[in-house]
Amino acid sequence: MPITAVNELSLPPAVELRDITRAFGRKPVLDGITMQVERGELFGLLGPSGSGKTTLVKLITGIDKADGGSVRLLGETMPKLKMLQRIGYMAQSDALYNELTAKENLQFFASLYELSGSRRNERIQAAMAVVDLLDHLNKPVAAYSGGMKRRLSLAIALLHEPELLVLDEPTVGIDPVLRQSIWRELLALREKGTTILLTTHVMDEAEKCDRIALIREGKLTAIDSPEALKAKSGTASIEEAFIALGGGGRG
Ligand SMILES: Nc1ncnc2c1ncn2[C@@H]1O[C@H](COP(=O)(O)OP(=O)(O)OP(=O)(O)O)[C@@H](O)[C@H]1O
Repeated sequence: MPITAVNELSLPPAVELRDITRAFGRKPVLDGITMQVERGELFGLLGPSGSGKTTLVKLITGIDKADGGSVRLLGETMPKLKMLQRIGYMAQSDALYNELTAKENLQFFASLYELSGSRRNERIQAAMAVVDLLDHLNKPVAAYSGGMKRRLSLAIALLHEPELLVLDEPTVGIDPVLRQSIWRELLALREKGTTILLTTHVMDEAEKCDRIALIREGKLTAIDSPEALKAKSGTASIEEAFIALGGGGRG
């Protein structure tokens, strides 16, 4: 397991959340979230629609600010602009320039990440190969389908080979064949030491994670490896474990 090897180097954890709270108006959306993601982990955040996953991911990446508590990434207190270069973030709604081509979008993000010259071109080719969009590099994004936009957003998150990838529902709207190949790539990145935090509704994706946090109504109900969660709840599947451990209905 990569966690042990990396812990030996005693690097600070990839993600440290302490008592995070967030409310919109009077409605508490996150309520006392404390958790840690170790370096090199593939970590899944699993919860029903509206449970607070996207809100938490936005706080982690510094897009939004918590009302209370602290977020530290790779040892740095967030939000911090310079962390942009060390994190790859794929939001649930695509942040793309529709009037530009995919290549121009990638070039724009490459400049934010301070990638230039031959390395920039190499990375654009490599990231677009992962999401199988090389043939569509010079197409305007306006002509992309919804699934293609998701794939381009993932390519942008991978572009600068970040230490930490934060992916909000990365495979929604992506066909099963490509989903499998994206998962192969995520597992390969994990093997290389990249830390990956993703949100998902898909139970078989949750099974592939080293650890999963179950979230319901803004609270963590359980956090452990898929095997341990099943053992703890005496269930045969993550879906059943999720329900048994207070996760409610559909994940
Ligand atoms: N900017 C906002 N203003 C008001 N309410 C918000 C805002 N952002 C999120 N919420 C509310 O916070 C709750 C959690 O939303 P969030 O998007 O974090 O859930 P989620 O678990 O990511 O759901 P899904 O899986 O459907 O994306 C929801 O009730 C949502 O309506």
